[in-house]
Amino acid sequence: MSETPKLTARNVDVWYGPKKAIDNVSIDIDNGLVTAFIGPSGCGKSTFLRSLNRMNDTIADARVTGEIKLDGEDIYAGTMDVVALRARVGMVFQKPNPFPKSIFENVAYGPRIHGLAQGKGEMDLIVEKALIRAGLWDEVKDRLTDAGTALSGGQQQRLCIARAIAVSPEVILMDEPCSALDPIATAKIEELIDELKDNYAIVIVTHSMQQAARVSQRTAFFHLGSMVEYGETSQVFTNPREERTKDYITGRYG
Ligand SMILES: Nc1ncnc2c1ncn2[C@@H]1O[C@H](COP(=O)(O)OP(=O)(O)OP(=O)(O)O)[C@@H](O)[C@H]1O
Repeated sequence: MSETPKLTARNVDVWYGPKKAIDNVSIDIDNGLVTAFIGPSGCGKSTFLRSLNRMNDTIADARVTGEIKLDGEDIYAGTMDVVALRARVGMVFQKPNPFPKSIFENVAYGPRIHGLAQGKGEMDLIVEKALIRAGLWDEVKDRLTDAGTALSGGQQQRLCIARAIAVSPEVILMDEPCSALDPIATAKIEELIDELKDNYAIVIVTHSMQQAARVSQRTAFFHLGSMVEYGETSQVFTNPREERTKDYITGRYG
């Protein structure tokens, strides 16, 4: 929709063995805003999200065709370094999944394997900055050596966001990041998404239309593997162009 989208997908199909889960999806995803993927269960939101940083590569019989570019570069090219790609296009999952390590080490792990810090001082700064950005620093600064898994669910999810941020990503993919959280923890993550959006392109899969309306500026509606409609969130929710979008928004199915 803008002149220089961060990510572009063209005619993307995703297959699981003989089953086509995504059918001919084309979309531009812009920097500096939140794009929500909505649609009924099984419509392919997560599958398409995972194709944006080649997470589907980890599923044995998954196959992606079509073209996906990050800053104009084909992410499925043979020359693409997938580890580097996943640092540039980070991911936060449905269930908070901290490593069985300390809070500090959860955040330091990525910068260490990517060689982003010269020494301890620099690593300390990277960890502190990521935890501040993820809105977790004040709660954990005096217990950085405690296990990440000892935090509450909401704190664990913010730790996972800090972990993604620590390697300076350009895009953050979030797959139902609040589905395991209570309303207070959810509100905190939504606030955080709003603060982070200025610096990243954020894509969020959500089951909650209210959440999509609250946090996103663009919304893509998926149904049976196709992207039925994509536009400004306010337009999609108040004046959908497609009948199928309208039916979903008004709760006729899903
Ligand atoms: N690893 C897999 N192997 C085979 N089929 C899969 C796999 N993952 C997903 N599918 C199928 O692909 C289709 C799309 O699933 P996907 O999880 O992407 O949908 P979704 O919209 O994210 O659903 P939900 O909202 O329930 O998470 C479904 O029919 C699902 O059964």
